[in-house]
Amino acid sequence: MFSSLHQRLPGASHLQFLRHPQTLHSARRKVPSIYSAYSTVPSDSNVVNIVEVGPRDGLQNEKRIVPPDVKVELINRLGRAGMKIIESGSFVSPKWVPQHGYDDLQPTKPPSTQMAGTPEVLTRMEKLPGVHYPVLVPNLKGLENLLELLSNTVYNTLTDPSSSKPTTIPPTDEIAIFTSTTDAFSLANTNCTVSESLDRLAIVTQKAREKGLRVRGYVSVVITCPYSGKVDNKQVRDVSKKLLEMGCYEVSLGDTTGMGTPASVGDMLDVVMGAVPVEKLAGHFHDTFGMGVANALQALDAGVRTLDSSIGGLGGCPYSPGASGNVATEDILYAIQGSKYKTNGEVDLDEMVRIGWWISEKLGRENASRAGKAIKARRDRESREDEKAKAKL
Ligand SMILES: CC(C)(COP(=O)([O-])OP(=O)([O-])OC[C@H]1O[C@@H](n2cnc3c(N)ncnc32)[C@H](O)[C@@H]1OP(=O)([O-])[O-])[C@@H](O)C(=O)NCCC(=O)NCCSC(=O)C[C@@](C)(O)CC(=O)[O-]
Repeated sequence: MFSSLHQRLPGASHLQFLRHPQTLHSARRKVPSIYSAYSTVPSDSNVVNIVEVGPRDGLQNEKRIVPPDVKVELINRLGRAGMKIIESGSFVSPKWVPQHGYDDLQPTKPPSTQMAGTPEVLTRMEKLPGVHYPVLVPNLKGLENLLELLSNTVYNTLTDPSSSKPTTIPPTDEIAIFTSTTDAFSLANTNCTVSESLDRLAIVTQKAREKGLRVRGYVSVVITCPYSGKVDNKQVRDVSKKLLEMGCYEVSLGDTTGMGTPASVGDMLDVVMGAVPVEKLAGHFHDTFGMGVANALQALDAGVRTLDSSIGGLGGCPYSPGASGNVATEDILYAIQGSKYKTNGEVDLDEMVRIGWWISEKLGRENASRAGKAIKARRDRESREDEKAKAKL
């Protein structure tokens, strides 16, 4: 697949770009069924798990504070549209997710940070049966803050439509920890080297698991680091292996800068899969160079069955200057419809398109989903034609 793309672009010009941030079948609505979105999908299955990262990765880099009301509505709508795993926020240090120091709407208020409202969001959002709401946790302090919230939260009780017993659902049952392949990125993102971060995360993972939480691991900059250039695939392999050994159930491979191509992603996966079962891997592609969907398809072709994506293509890491958002969920859904793949549970693409437009408008940003734009344009055209037809009657 994509063999014609086996040509590499010179890294130096990419890095230049990244150092200058300025250059920068419709489905039925249904009640989600109780089932585990966490079951490992075998690589010979055609089922694809999609992890919606919009409310976390998507919003963490927004310049204006997104009010908890909007985040709650976003998460609720994504769940109702059929998303089974929705990353809902993070327990990182407020000092490290810069809010860029201003809020146009309330300039006199001291700067806050985008993810500071996560506890409020977790307690207020809908917890749908069969839907999981992981949160990002960087260290023990973040885990302790989450555990305190969990111990103080009166879980909402929803009734499983397929059972006569009420189901009590905690706000979350999973954390995501994160490290990277290079010391330069790790220092910028978490103030420690890769090896130091792995030592810290092993303790966080152990404690989280003792408390009954599942732990997912992220490895950032699996293709190119914005600070130290092309990444050695063996480093991706070794860090992924360590995350699994410490107890992560899955490792999500982050092309943080979005500079990967199907060729480089394929090469990287070949090396990582030499030491790590492909069932334990997920693909997390940013769309800076428009390669997100192609890279995701390449990962599926290699046997990966979990993809991270973000509604409306929202997102970006504060420590990856110049990189754009994640590949849009609508684009991934559009790409796999009619293919041999299907999503883990039905997702309402039309509704996802509406959500993508709604959140983009709320944030005052361009909708980055190509499928989202095209589907809306078609819908608008059709409704204009309907209006004209009605007017003629
Ligand atoms: C890891 C640290 C905390 C180290 O940061 P540090 O400064 O070394 O931490 P520290 O332990 O020295 O603490 C400094 C201060 O922060 C507080 N603090 C410390 N920890 C917490 C916490 N959890 N929650 C709340 N407060 C915290 C701590 O209490 C102290 O407060 P003070 O005494 O000065 O008042 C910091 O670097 C950090 O939070 N980094 C996260 C940055 C971030 O959110 N990046 C984006 C997410 S990663 C990403 O987007 C990539 C990914 C996952 O999507 C995949 C991909 O695309 O590549």
